[in-house]
Amino acid sequence: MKIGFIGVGSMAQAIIQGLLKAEFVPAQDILVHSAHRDHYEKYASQYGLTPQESNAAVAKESDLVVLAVVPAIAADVLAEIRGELSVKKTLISLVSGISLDRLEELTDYNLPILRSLPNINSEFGQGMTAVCANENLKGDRKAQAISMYAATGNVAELEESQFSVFSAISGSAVAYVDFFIDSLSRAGVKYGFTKQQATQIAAQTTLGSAQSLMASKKSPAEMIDKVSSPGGDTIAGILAMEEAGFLPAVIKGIDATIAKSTGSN
Ligand SMILES: NC(=O)C1=CN([C@@H]2O[C@H](COP(=O)(O)OP(=O)(O)OC[C@H]3O[C@@H](n4cnc5c(N)ncnc54)[C@H](OP(=O)(O)O)[C@@H]3O)[C@@H](O)[C@H]2O)C=CC1
Ligand SMILES: O=C(O)[C@@H]1CCC=N1
Repeated sequence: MKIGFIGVGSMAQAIIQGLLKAEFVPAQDILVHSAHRDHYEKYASQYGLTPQESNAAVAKESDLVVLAVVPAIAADVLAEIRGELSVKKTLISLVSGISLDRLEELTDYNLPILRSLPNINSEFGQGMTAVCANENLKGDRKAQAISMYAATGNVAELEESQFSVFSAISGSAVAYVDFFIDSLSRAGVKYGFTKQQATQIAAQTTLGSAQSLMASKKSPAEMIDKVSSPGGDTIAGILAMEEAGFLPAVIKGIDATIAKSTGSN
């Protein structure tokens, strides 16, 4: 099976690296093209991938055609590759905010299409990807397309109507969690840790907390209660964070993310 990537930016690279680590397909069966020849050729040669001269060539030579460009240019790129897409190929879009209806409108109504929303944790097999197939993608073909993402982490099949919220609390939230880790780390620096030490401590704590939460099957609130000793330090910190507007700040950030991805701001 050949997997072609149109665009080799942050998200495509994370998936490609995840696929290579999982040995999902041989490196040469991953085809790439992007805007800048020096970029995609260098990247392909670094990892043994197969560069292609054009977006249309990627579409022509691939079984799975992954559209990994920013939303603003997706329509132009689909116009370029439209002639090479057929019912024998699966188009996988990971472009935020572009619906299956719109993808069908920009291509052909009989094409098998998987709309997806991954996150960059795919690079280390820890991805969280939402997928939704159109009516033309079924059975083994659908399983094949989803298996690409399953090789790089968890997959959830969702209604399209859930995508913008999913994107905010997963795709974008990778950055928000890192923002939190960086905030903890800066607090450590304030009190004398080096940035490197503090970041290591904060990142390991975040990782451990997520793993413990999932392993225990408890709610986050229950975990907070376990850490908060009666009359202790943690509850004092939680209350101060709440006073400073921690929860409303997070919800406001998610609201803004959803508004941007749905074009409602
Ligand atoms: N970053 C993330 O965490 C996530 C991103 N996404 C989605 O992924 C998509 C890409 O985002 P991201 O990877 O962050 O963006 P980047 O800017 O990192 O990558 C965009 C890629 O598109 C390429 N490109 C630009 N113009 C063309 C063209 N005409 N033909 C072919 N390739 C072209 C660029 O080429 P070159 O490198 O040569 O300049 C680059 O490789 C977006 O639609 C976004 O919504 C979805 C979930 C998470
Ligand atoms: O910032 C963005 O637009 C993309 C979508 C989800 C994560 N990154």
